[in-house]
Amino acid sequence: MFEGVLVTTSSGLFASFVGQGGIFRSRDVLRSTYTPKELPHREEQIQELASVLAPALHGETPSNILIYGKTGTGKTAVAKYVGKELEEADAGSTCSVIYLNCEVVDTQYRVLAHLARHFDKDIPMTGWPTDQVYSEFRNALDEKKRVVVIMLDEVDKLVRKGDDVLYNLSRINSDLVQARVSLIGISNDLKFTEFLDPRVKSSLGEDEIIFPPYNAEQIQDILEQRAELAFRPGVLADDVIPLCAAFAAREHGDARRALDLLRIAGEIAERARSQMITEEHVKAARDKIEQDRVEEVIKTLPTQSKLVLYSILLLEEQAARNITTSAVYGMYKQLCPLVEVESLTHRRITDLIAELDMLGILHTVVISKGRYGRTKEISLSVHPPKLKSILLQDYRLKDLANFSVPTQARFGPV
Ligand SMILES: Nc1ncnc2c1ncn2[C@@H]1O[C@H](COP(=O)(O)OP(=O)(O)OP(=O)(O)O)[C@@H](O)[C@H]1O
Repeated sequence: MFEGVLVTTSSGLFASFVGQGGIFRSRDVLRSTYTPKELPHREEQIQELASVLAPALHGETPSNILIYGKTGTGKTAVAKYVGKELEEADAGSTCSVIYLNCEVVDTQYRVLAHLARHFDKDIPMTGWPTDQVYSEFRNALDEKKRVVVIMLDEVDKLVRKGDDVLYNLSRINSDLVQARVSLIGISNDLKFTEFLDPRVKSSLGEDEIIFPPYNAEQIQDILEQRAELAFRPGVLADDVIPLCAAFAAREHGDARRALDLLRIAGEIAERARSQMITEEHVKAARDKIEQDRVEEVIKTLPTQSKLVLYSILLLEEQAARNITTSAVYGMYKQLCPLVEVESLTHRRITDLIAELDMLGILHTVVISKGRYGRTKEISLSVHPPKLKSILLQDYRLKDLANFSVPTQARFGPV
């Protein structure tokens, strides 16, 4: 009896999903973890990187390189592709390529431990003196004659925590007898070298490769190549790929954004049980991505800005007619003591409102009141219940959940 119930429930729950799957052949092909076999419109950068690394095949040390370009311009994909080709071309097994993402492996200790582990050294996650980890790595590396290319993706993340590790790695060759190291730094922050020690800067930037943003046509080619593998034949309406490409090119030529748009449009179409992906699904995907971005921005706002937003939210909940900066300030002043936060001046709150406007979280319109001057009317750009739940996730604001506005304030000047 019990078993019977279980079986019916689970098959019932998933029954509607079983028939699905008419859209995708493989959705993973559209994720950024997938490495494509070909990289259209990056032939020049691939050639450039290959020619810098080629000396490694003869046991010589390639120059260090910095690769720059905005997000989604194919830097990681190209670096991994060229690294793989290099290892495959290396008949004498004298080169190896180690890829590290410095957003994940983000301290000197972790970087060195990760590198040492690559040579089968057993280094604990923490606890050793950094010097000792460095020596283990250097000794393991120098056991034989070889060239090791270390790719440091998002290298700017390391610099923010001090550039000791970059300094040590950039001068490691003078510490080695047999092996040689060459570094590839990858970054979407064009300015990060300004913060580097000048010695590290000149060593790391011996060579530079710039990745320009893709234009709409180039993104279209990239999407077409991926769509062929990702979707079943005939499920894409004609205007879907051009529209995804146009949206992504308008941002800054970000191929990742374009692939995300296409994948999410596919998922929306699938959930709606549509047989095809249409322009409407792409627009809905764009809105969803934008909504997710805004949510992420709200979560990371400082408490003061969150209080300003909460004040506007409460005013909207009371159906206040014109929400002005003064009304927001009045509400904000009431909220500050409840969460034990010092209140800022009216002027600062005006600035915070302008910042939130720029981030697209709220919208302000300047209204002329004739001889009474001008005033700013504020409205939220985010669905209020959603905004409320995001704001209340912040433990500092959770006491506001039970706060209701005193009656006299409701009819005060707005
Ligand atoms: N020329 C290309 N051909 C095919 N796919 C590409 C191309 N360029 C980028 N992509 C794809 O776009 C996505 C983002 O690329 P990649 O991760 O290489 O960007 P990035 O420049 O390293 O970005 P970030 O700076 O944000 O790390 C990946 O899924 C990648 O496969």
